[in-house]
Amino acid sequence: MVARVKPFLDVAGVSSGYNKTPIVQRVSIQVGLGEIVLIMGPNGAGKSTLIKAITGELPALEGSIKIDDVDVTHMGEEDRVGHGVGYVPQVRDVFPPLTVQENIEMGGYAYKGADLREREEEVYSLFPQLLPSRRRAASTLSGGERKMLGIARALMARPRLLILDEPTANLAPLIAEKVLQSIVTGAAGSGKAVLLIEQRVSLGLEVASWGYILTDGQLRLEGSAEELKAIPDLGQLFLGRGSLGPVSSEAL
Ligand SMILES: Nc1ncnc2c1ncn2[C@@H]1O[C@H](COP(=O)(O)OP(=O)(O)OP(=O)(O)O)[C@@H](O)[C@H]1O
Repeated sequence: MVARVKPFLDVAGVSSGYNKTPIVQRVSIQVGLGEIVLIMGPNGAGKSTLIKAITGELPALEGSIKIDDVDVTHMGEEDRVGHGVGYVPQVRDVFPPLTVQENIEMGGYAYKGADLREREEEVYSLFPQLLPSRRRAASTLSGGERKMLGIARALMARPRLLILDEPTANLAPLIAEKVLQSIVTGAAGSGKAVLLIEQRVSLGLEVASWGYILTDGQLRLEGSAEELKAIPDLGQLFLGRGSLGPVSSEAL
């Protein structure tokens, strides 16, 4: 059994949705510093909705969200950023007409001078493939480069919690692996808490230590990556083709 570390992000019994209609219902998840935690589930399960409740884009209709023991449930998005939340959305993660360098500077808009230069050096050393392209418009990058730029932008603020919504969507398998690896070295390796939605379950479970499965807005199963990998029909459950039934972590 994998030991969990003290939660840095603590989501307790949160319901959230659109126009006061709950899509996500009473979901509890935790992410500790240095952990990569995966959220899986079929299309429409509520994964993005849950993430939006954590970033503050959507209100929590019930339950609580704590970051580093601070209750942020009723804080706006900007204030949550101030508490260490970094977010890489699935789309609109970069400004396409701006150059790579301008995108990175925008991620560090709150910093100046030597501090800004130091942060830039840090993200370029993490994504050296962006350096030769720094004067090119983000719109001209490949899918993998663009996603790395999106992550680099978010890292400029040195978030302690990095939330990524399907960072490998539409990427070729080898590029997807590279993007996930950069998340491992750049984020979790430096002690951040990482919350990752990932469609490629087997790849995701290679980098994550813990996973949660959401179906129909509810948390159906959680366990260590090793435990989840050992479930023979996890792919079927994940794709929503199998009948899930009443599964709990005791079933693992
Ligand atoms: N802006 C919106 N207004 C109303 N309903 C929405 C909105 N966005 C999403 N939904 C609905 O909420 C439910 C959950 O959607 P969500 O995007 O959270 O699922 P998901 O698990 O992230 O799916 P996917 O893997 O396809 O991205 C879906 O039924 C979806 O149609």
